[in-house]
Amino acid sequence: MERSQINSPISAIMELANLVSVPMSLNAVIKLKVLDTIWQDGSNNPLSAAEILSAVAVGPHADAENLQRILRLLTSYGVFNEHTGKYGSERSPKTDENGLSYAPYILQHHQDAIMLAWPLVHEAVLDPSSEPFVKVHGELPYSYYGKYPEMNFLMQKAMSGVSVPFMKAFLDGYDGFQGVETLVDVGGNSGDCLRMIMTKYPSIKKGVNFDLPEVVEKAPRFLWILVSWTDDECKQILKNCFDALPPGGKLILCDPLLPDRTNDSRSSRAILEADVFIMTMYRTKGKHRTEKECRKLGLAAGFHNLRANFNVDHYFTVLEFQK
Ligand SMILES: C[S@@+](CC[C@H](N)C(=O)[O-])C[C@H]1O[C@@H](n2cnc3c(N)ncnc32)[C@H](O)[C@@H]1O
Repeated sequence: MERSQINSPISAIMELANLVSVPMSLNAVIKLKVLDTIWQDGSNNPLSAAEILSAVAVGPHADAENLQRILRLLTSYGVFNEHTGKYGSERSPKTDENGLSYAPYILQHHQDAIMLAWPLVHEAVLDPSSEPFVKVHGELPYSYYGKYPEMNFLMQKAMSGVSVPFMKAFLDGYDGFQGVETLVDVGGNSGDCLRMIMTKYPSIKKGVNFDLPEVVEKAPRFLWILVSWTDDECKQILKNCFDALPPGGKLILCDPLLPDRTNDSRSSRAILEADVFIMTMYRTKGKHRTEKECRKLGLAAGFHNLRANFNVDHYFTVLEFQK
């Protein structure tokens, strides 16, 4: 076996020590429009680093060797595949016909305002009374984004890029909106999910996108939301929903749920990573929860009936509470 293929404990720790290179390289290829270039004809067309650079016309000083270093790293994570010096990718940069993609989510999570809070993760342990993001910026992310139109816009693009493909898959297999006449999307952001649901279910006569004023204002005209709030705040949100619902009304919660036991699968890691992100940026005591913990919060708000648990993809789980 080649030395480079040996997974020793030392290489494992060295991998972790430099892991930050991976998301930052992903960020770089998005900024350099590498995937869009490989897919410019609508299909996967592998190119060398030099060909990519000449196609994106980045100027005379761009360095193909350095781009290749980045592409090699991401190839080792399966983002690209390499054959005789050309890099391709099976992943189209766009996830739907309207040009949505996961790229804004990646850019959103690595913008300067977010990156500045990362060195303070340990302070969320030492003093959870203030979020690392708040220590750096003096306020929580949602009010901070609200002041900067470009951040607000990126947040909306990021949410739509992740939520729309999920919602498409969800609506294919879920019929819980049948007969619903009024639907409130709490934290509905761009309104894309609400629009998709209402398009599929014309019986819904009234749809309300309940979000912050600066978000709704920019929305082009469910709930992936509990993660950003503490247990007490979640109880209050759920209680408000419970009080607003008529008997028999439903609360449909779409959240990434923590596995009961820690494991090293990609889906578990994705959720555990996002959990630390929430702790650092949104709320030190906001968190991803297990199904049991969500059930408990629902019970505390008065929902005695957890009707179903739908596993639509490996990231989001849908819990349906009924009043
Ligand atoms: C993680 S995003 C979920 C977006 C959307 N549900 C989706 O799946 O695309 C959380 C949303 O909660 C909204 N939000 C934050 N604080 C809020 C508040 N106090 N009242 C209403 N919405 C709020 C944010 O603006 C954001 O759009």
